[in-house]
Amino acid sequence: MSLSDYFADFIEADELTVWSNRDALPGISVTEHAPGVLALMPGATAPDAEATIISAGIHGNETAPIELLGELVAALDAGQLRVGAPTLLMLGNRRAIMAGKRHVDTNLNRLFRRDTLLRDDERFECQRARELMQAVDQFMAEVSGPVLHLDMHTAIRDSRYPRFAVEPFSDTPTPDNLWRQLADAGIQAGLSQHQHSWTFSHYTRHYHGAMSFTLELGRVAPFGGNDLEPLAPMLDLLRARIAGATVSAPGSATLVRFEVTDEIMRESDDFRLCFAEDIANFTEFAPGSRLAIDGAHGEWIVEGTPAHIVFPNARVERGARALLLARPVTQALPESQ
Ligand SMILES: O=C(O)CCC(=O)N[C@@H](CCC(=O)O)C(=O)O
Ligand SMILES: [Zn+2]
Repeated sequence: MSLSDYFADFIEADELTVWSNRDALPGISVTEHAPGVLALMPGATAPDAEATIISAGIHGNETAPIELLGELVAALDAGQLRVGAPTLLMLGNRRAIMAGKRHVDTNLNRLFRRDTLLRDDERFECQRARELMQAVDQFMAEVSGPVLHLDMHTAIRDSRYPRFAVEPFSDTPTPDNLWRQLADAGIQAGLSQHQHSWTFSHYTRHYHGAMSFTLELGRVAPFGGNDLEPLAPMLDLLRARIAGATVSAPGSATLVRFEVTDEIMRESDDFRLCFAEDIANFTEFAPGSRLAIDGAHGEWIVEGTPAHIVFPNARVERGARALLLARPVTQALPESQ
């Protein structure tokens, strides 16, 4: 069976297919670490090769990243792309992808934590989060050196920056060089989280010290409805990482940096956002603007400096994040001598 058939079956077939073809790619060991998760381990790695985790479909209706992963495995099957670095290819939420929905029982991308909180929870996404965490743990035990995790998503709404990276909260900042590589790959903005968020990219960064990002690659669309053209530079980056090729010195592209300042949670059933449904991510609101009203909390008003809103969603579960507030990162002025 080819890699393409395996991943197609994972999201289309009634029964799960178990991977059994260790020799699918010449000279590469291909192992299933969980359903929908294949580790590609080259016998010999290029001198500067670094491992990469590429995940898609953590939210079932975000199809462009799944199509990108499809492009990669088709190129691998055809011998047009050779594996030169350890690579973990992951498809996330099988049932939600089949249903064309963000999730089935609950949001998978809030469940990547090791404490006991969700250990016995039998909801579909809780079980899947445990499988994905174990698969990552196994991969990380097999590789050495720096690891990059790109968890690919698409956003519910338009954005002033259609392609942006979310940097999980961490004490170790992302090196400038990596931000520049993302800019070269077409990422237009970077948003740094201000606290732990238990997303998949946070898991690999927090527990494994990987350089990890949630990538928002445009807007949600059904299979076949995505314009992959603006994602060509991202596909080039993914191909280079898999090949173990040295990613060329960053060019002149830059991205705009934002940091999260606040998070608005839905505290009660009586919750609403006070702006248009279709407003774009990163839209700016002046101090004094009313952003949300919650039956339990009351009003949220912008205070101090303007706030840029990201990921507004009034329909999240009670206790979940309904909105992020961000501000541009201002460069520190050089100290006067
Ligand atoms: O467009 C939206 O409102 C959600 C898009 C999405 O799924 N975003 C991720 C971001 C994860 C992070 O904060 O790193 C999510 O909400 O899980
Ligand atoms: Zn998503």
